[in-house]
Amino acid sequence: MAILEVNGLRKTFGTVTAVEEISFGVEPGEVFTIIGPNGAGKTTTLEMIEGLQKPDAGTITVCGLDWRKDADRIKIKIGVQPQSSALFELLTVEENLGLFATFYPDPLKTEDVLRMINLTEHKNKRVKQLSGGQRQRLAIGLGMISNPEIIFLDEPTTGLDPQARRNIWDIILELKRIGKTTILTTHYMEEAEKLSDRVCIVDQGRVVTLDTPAALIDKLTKEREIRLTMLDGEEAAKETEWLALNQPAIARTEREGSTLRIWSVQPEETLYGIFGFTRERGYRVEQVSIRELSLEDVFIAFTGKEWRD
Ligand SMILES: Nc1ncnc2c1ncn2[C@@H]1O[C@H](COP(=O)(O)OP(=O)(O)OP(=O)(O)O)[C@@H](O)[C@H]1O
Repeated sequence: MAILEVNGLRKTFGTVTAVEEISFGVEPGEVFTIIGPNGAGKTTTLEMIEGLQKPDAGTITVCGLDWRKDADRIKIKIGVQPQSSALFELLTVEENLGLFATFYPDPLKTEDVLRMINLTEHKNKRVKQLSGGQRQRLAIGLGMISNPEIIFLDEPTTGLDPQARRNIWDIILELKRIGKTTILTTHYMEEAEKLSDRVCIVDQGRVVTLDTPAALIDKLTKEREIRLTMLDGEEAAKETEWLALNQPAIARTEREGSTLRIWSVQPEETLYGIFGFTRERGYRVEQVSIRELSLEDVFIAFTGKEWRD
């Protein structure tokens, strides 16, 4: 059974329709990522699920509960990473966690959260002495101190350097390992692809597609681009192109000098065929690569927009 179910959500602000029609279900233990262009309606959707905005239409069920009847019970089932501006600058890391813990009936132990967010050795530092990545880890810790079943992380890695981002990924993986459900938004594609069980692409207030990263890429096309550079020059590339064009799995080819690009729906088979041919002819291949498609290609195909990195 879904731990979170959203059906027909809609929200307008005056003449602006922020969310037109959004529906999805999230399974327990999933990392579920919502991505979309600027203004797609992600924040509004999250805020409605978190109980911060009231939908104009639609239903939200969190752990089988409805905001309109069970608000107090939902509040202890969900954890929201606060903006880092909500941290108490003059309190230490441990004191911030301890303070937030007093808001909830059955919080996690502060030392367990410190370990999960990898701040045990900095627990006595005041917030104002922390680096950007450490502050962000503390904010996530505050979101999980209530021991929620679902945790919402809204762009937790924005503005962080690659190492600090990876530290946050470790926390998300740890949350998954202990069975928590994470709802994530990010503007780093690589992050969405690496961490998510499923990705929901939202555009203009609607879900445009929703699946595992691998299935989204497969849905797009099974074609992969093979790039070959021949050491024996243009003639060798021309002959190889001619061979490729006669194979069934090839969609198209392009050649520039001694570099050949081949789009195949069976890239491995195509490579066997090509290498058989080049070996027979004694042609030497200088470089070969297969370009894997990424979530970024999916994003562009579904939204028609460039990623905003
Ligand atoms: N309180 C508000 N009053 C008026 N318009 C709003 C309000 N909140 C959001 N909007 C508008 O609704 C649309 C969706 O905004 P939302 O912030 O949900 O998108 P988003 O996908 O989170 O965008 P971003 O990636 O830029 O954060 C935008 O056009 C935005 O300007």
